[in-house]
This record gives sequence, structure tokens and C-alpha cells, in this order.
Amino acid sequence: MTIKKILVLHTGGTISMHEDEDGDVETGTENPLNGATVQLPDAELTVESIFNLPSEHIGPRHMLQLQQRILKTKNSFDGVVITHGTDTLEETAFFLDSTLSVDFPIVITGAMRSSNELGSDGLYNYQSALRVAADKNSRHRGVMVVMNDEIHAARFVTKTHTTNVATFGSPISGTMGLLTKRRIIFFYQLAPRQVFPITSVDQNIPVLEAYAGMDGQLLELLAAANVDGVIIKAFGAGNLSKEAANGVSLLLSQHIPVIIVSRSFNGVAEPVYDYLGGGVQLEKAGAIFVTSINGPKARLKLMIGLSNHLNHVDLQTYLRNS
Ligand SMILES: NC(=O)C[C@H](N)C(=O)O
Repeated sequence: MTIKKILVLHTGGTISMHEDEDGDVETGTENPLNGATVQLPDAELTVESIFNLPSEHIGPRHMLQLQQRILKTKNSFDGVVITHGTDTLEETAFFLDSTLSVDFPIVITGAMRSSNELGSDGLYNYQSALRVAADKNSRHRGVMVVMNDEIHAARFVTKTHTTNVATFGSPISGTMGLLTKRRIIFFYQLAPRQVFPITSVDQNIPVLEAYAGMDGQLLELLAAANVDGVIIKAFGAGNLSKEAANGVSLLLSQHIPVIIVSRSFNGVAEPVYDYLGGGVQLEKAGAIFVTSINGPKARLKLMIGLSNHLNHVDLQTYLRNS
């Protein structure tokens, strides 16, 4: 039996929390996973607590720190497992997937019920993540999210439910794989993605969501604030009100990139409608459609593109190909 060397990086989140006597969930000083026994005879774990944070406190700077830590391993591990809060887990997964080109698997997991709650899913998900990281078929698959016996690709995974343990899903692509009691099964291999290094993560890129009756006021304020870019979760296939479309034109006239994604939970955004506010006219005005990832992920993608000083054409190509 070959022993697989796995690096575990704990970052906090519910998986490392506990419930107090009032039923409130809080962060502790000792990670409950450290004292737990995992049944994985063919793996040797190196465990580090890189952060102990609820995931709402994790931002791109922490993601960059994680990325640097993984780069430092210089292929000395067969796999990496990251435990993370579920609220921003998909963003960390996407950031690492877009900025790390490694052969070994990087698997992120979390929990919906803290360590001492009835039906706690933390230890089970942790063991599942370790199983996937140690599996020979997990190589060359980029960053994966493992929760509730399912394997999801970082590119498409999203949190779909506030509290259910089956919260993570990939509405556009479907589940990439499954864990059964004895097997790990992959259903498909994703098309290759473009990976860029990243050095700066301090760009100011707000994400706005369209709503019926949206005017241009917020977009005008953002133009005056000279932000580095704006992500708009537009209606349906990527459409806006007339007033918001005028706000988009103002931002574009100041060379502020405007990125269109859909506010719909499922499906691909693409220019279809040719009237003021319609996707065809937004694209003609210079807005960039990021077709199949959500707003928070598009924000990270723009950050990566800007950090690499891509010119407008290369930025368009990079953002469109998702
Ligand atoms: N289930 C969780 O982990 C949610 C928690 N609020 C977090 O993201 O840290």
C-alpha cells in the first residue's frame, strides 16, 4: 500500500465550531477535528491551522495567503485538503482554481452543523475530503468541493440552501462525482481552464444586483468613486432597465470595466435582446458578458485579470471563456 501524503489546512468555519448551551454557534480555540480519528489507513496527514475564522471574515487576502502556502509545498504532497466555512467556500475554491496550476488534488470541505450538534456533518465531510484527496483518479481535476457524499468542480459549485447539509450544488454542470461507502466515482472531466498567477487583490470591485425599477443612481455613484470595475447580476440572459443601461454607459465612458452575469440561479448569460438595456446593446456599448459563473466568482476573475494587467481584448477573452 503506498502511503499518500496529505497537507490539511484548517481555516475555520462551522466545521471547526461548537454550539453553546443556548444553541448559539461559536468559534473555539481548539479545532475539534484535531482530536478526531479519521479512518484512512493509507494517508499520512500534515495538519496546519492557517486561520481560525468564520468564512465571512475571509477575503481575497486570505485566499492569496492560502494560495502562497500551497505553492510553497512544491509538489511535496499528494494532495491538499482545506476546511473552510461554507458561506464563502465557493469563492475561495474558485480563487485557488483560477490561480493554481498543480497536478495534485486540492479539496475543500466544510460543515453545516457544528462539531457537537446532533447530526454534525463535519467529521464525515472531512474524512470524505481526505478520501478524495488520496484517490489516484483525483489528479488533474483542479480544485474540488466535497460535501455530503458529492464532488463538485470549483468553477460551478454554489451554496444553494441556508442550512441543509445538502447545500452545495452545481446547477449548470451537475455533480462532478460521488463518494459511496467503498468507491469514488467521477462522471466527467471539465474542459481546461486558463490559470493566471496573482499578486494584488486590493481592487475595488462591487457587485450589484438588478431589480425591477432599478435606476442609474448607484452606478453614477460608482463612476464618481472611480472603482476598478463593476459586476452586475443582470436579469435573465443579461438585461437591464433603461436607466441602469445609461449608468453602464457612463461607467464605460470612464473606462471602468462593467461585467454582466445573470441574477438567475441557473443557466448561461449571453446577449440576446436588442433594445436599450438588452444584452445585445449592453455588449455593443462595451460591457463584458461572463457567461457561466456567478457574480462573486466573476468579481474574483476580474480581479485576477486586472492584477495581470491584461489589455481590454485579452481581458474580454479571459472573462468570456468560463
Ligand atoms: N456552515 C458554515 O460554515 C457557515 C459559517 N457562517 C461560515 O461560513 O463560517
